[in-house]
Amino acid sequence: MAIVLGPHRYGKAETRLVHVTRDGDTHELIDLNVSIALSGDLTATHFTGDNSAVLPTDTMKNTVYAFAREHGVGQPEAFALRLGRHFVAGLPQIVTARVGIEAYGWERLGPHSFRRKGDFTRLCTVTVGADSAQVVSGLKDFVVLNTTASEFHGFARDRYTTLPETTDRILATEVDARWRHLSDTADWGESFEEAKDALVNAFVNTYSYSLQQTLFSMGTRVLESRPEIAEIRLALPNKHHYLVDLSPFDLENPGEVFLAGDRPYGLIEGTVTRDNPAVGPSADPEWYR
Ligand SMILES: O=c1[nH]c(=O)c2[nH]c(=O)[nH]c2[nH]1
Repeated sequence: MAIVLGPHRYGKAETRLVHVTRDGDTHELIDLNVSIALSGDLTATHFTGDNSAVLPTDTMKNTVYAFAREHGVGQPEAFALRLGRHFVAGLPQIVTARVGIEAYGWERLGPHSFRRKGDFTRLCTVTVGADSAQVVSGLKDFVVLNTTASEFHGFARDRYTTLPETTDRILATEVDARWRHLSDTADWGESFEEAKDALVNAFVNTYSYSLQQTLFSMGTRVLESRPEIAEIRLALPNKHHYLVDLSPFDLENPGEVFLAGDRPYGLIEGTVTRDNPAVGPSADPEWYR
């Protein structure tokens, strides 16, 4: 039986780039984590160690820093597209460049002073081919909670089911959302802010009978309000909050005192898409990772 090389790619992961714009006394700060993965005709190095087609990953790291200086950084999607196109255009052996960026927020404290924001991480993944580019934007680490307006009952049961039905519970999750754009041009900053607002709006305003229902509502709200977005994938861990039994202390607990569970947790995942063939399936089935 022959042994063959399966799918493969290589690149520099997690290049940390901090960029300061010094136009006058008020500085701007951008803080990114850039991961590059190239794929194409890379068999020789795997079979024989012939590295003639292998641009060093060290060079990729250098390119991130040099591009930041030569062209500035701007929106993460635009920076990722510039990098991806550079590698595909410049290296005949490379067919696809995938550039993933995590962007960390900093809140201004003064003209040259900032405080790191920890409420979410902005994401993008750009996949550049010879004459196409797919742009996925998103966010993760975004924790939201409703103290009421959440019920869970009427669920299927078997002999192992013990969960009590509830008509009032805390609903909390840590949103991981990735949305695929229809085109590789957009106002990336505005699109991100509006998509995030749509997610928040739906979470706040949906009276929920399941986290699954909330997921669909969040995805729907994004697609309804943002025509430039083709589809969205959401991963929503159910951050369970358990009402503490205070009866041993002769105390009632009318939904005031909770234990915040850590693990295990329910994990609700789903894609919300447009029922429109023109939108097409995702060119890269791995786009949400
Ligand atoms: O919103 C929920 N969906 C579930 O599928 C589920 N399962 C569970 O135990 N609690 C919940 N809550």
